[in-house]
Amino acid sequence: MRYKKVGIVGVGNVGSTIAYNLALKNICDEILLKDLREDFTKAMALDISQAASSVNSKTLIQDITKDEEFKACDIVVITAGVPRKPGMSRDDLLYTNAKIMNTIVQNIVKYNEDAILIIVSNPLDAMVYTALKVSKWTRNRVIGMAGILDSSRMAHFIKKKIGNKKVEAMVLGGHGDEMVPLIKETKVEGVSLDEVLNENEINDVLEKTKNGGLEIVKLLKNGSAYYAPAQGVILMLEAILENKEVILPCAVKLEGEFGYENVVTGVPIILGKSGAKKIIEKQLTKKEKEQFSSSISSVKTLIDKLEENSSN
Ligand SMILES: NC(=O)c1ccc[n+]([C@@H]2O[C@H](COP(=O)([O-])OP(=O)(O)OC[C@H]3O[C@@H](n4cnc5c(N)ncnc54)[C@H](O)[C@@H]3O)[C@@H](O)[C@H]2O)c1
Ligand SMILES: O=C(O)C[C@H](O)C(=O)O
Repeated sequence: MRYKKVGIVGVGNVGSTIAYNLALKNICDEILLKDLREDFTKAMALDISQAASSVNSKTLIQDITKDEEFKACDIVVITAGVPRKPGMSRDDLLYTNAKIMNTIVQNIVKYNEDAILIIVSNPLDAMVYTALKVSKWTRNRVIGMAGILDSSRMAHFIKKKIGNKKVEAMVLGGHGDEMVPLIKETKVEGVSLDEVLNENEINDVLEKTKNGGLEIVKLLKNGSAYYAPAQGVILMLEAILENKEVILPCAVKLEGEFGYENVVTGVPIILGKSGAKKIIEKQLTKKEKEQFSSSISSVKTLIDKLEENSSN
């Protein structure tokens, strides 16, 4: 079996939770951790290594300080950046996190031309766009995590209404206030959501899903969610490391799909060892098409701001 290495840049709440869960899964040989906070990262590497030992995981966890070390990584996850605080939207993080993303991606591509980048930092779709632009890599290898998180939130709020049944939810579009939950594609024990819940109940689920991140930000007061986001990344890492070719909603650049191009948004993709193998063009209803279009416009506004800022 080939030696498999995963890098994580940004070892805060989300990054360290990804590292911990990945180490316990025993599905890669090495995890490299890099953060500006060097002692903290060293502590994380030790603590997670000791947890991995308790389950006899083969995964080695190392803290690193030089980007050169990313040279043999199959995948690099980027969670570095600032999380929002109460009163802020994800979009308020645009310029701060774009600057961080820019530097990190430049430094990775200096030493590694072949990895897959999984982007987590917010505002997510604009950060994927930034990583694509800086790396100049093909879109199948620069993918954002958000749709899995939004879908898992939707599933959670449905379960709160119907109890513990099998729920498969599907949320597309940008990771912002205008995300696009697909009602017909969301199934409870294989049955469409609109056959299980009434309109009022569905509207309540949708509202709570859209505000799922904000609800946690308000409660935490000094950061944002990390267990569910980390789990979203774990599903992507498993799909790539084990070439699962599963369908997951992820943020990728559109090149004509759904009628849009040169914009990043959440769409169902087949995810495997080469990254995003294929985009699945779901049929959207008239209302969903309108919502998707408005979500795309919001992401385009952020991309335009970044382009304008970089030309000044
Ligand atoms: N896509 C999603 O669904 C999703 C979900 C949760 C969080 N997020 C985003 O992920 C990011 C991280 O969230 P968090 O809760 O882990 O925040 P955090 O503050 O706990 O961790 C961020 C880490 O990034 C590090 N960092 C900053 N600049 C760096 C650089 N140049 N190089 C290396 N490390 C650097 C910080 O030192 C810190 O340890 C935020 O932007 C947040 O909004 C996105
Ligand atoms: O809400 C946030 O700012 C973090 C993340 O995007 C989330 O949805 O939990």
